[in-house]
Amino acid sequence: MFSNGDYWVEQRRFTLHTLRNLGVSRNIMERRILDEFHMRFENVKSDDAIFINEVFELITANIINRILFSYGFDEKNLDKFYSLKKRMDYQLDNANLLEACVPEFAQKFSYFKKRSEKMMEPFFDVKNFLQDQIVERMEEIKNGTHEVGEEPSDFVDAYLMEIQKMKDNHIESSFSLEALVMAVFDLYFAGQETTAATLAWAVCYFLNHPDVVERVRNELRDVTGGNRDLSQNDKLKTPYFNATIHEIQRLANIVTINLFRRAAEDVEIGGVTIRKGQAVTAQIGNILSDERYFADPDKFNPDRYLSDEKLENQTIPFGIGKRACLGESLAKAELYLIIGNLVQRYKIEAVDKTPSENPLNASSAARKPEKFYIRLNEIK
Ligand code: HEM
Repeated sequence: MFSNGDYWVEQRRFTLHTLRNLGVSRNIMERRILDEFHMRFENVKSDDAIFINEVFELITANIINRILFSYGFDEKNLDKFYSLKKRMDYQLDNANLLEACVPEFAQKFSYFKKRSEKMMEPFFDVKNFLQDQIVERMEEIKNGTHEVGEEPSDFVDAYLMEIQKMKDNHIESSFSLEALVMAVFDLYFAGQETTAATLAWAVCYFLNHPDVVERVRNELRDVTGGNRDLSQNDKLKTPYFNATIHEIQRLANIVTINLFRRAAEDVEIGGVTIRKGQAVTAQIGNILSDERYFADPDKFNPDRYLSDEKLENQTIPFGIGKRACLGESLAKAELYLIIGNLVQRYKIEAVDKTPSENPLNASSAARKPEKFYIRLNEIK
């Protein structure tokens, strides 16, 4: 996420290629997402109060962790997962534009130094947790308790094979143990909260707009007959649901501060000169709420996409271009399958009160909804 140049090119190419080989954007991943969905909701009773933010966090963490390490979190290691999650939340909730705008000379001031050290602590906790697992995997390979076949079963195996291949062929490359830890960190960190927060926003908007839920449910049940899972193969037959997902992502606008880039050369954009080496970012949030394209931008209105086909291309929650989100196809599959199957299968009710459509903390790095509980009633 924070690398540049040749290192970034080589690492990004390898990661995209490996995710594709591991089944992202194919049926294998759809099955995994649906298994995870069923595991969390199958045994839910109609009077259970479900802490939905936490359930989505666990689902998305398990999906990405299975891609990385071939295992999901269960009773044995849930405590570890939640304690790390709390640390990551601290970082996401407290990091804001201030971190990026402190000039170099001021970074030495005690206030900013302490603030930055505290902000970085969770990063090292998560990094150490992932590194320990990679070291454990290497020991297992060495002592024969873990076998790497010709087809690697997860990202870590694929990466370790690449390191070995480069070594055997005396090729100089950016593949190393340290780079593996960072690649795993990026996928683990970027792949969880983003999708979990979007899923929670989806349920929040649904509770505030029952008319939309009803229309989505009718469309989906017409397609599936209400007796099978919704599949990504159904996408062409679900225009209103597709529009609803665009609207959820547009209004949720979860990446408030896009990742910063360094200008490779002097350039003039819109009359402003950006010098080589300067940091630049595009505020996706401003684009997603631009009144010139989205009339009444604060209103949740999926119909806007049905009346104007161009709007879909204007909606860029994953960024755009060479550095666009690397997990876009995985995230889109998760949103379509989890939201769609939840709505077509269950009536959703808020426990106590309907959650607010305003974010928990408007200035934090990830724009999240408040925490809330729901009840699910299976539609027979
Ligand atoms: C709804 C879910 C998601 C949203 C809204 C989202 C959004 C974004 C955005 C806006 C960026 C920055 C793009 C830019 O700089 O132009 C980004 C980068 C990235 N995302 Fe996502 N993301 C999501 C899910 C995921 C998932 C599931 C993964 C992991 C599989 C992931 C991995 C990454 C990585 C590794 C980068 C850095 C790419 C690079 O620097 O080359 N994201 N994401």
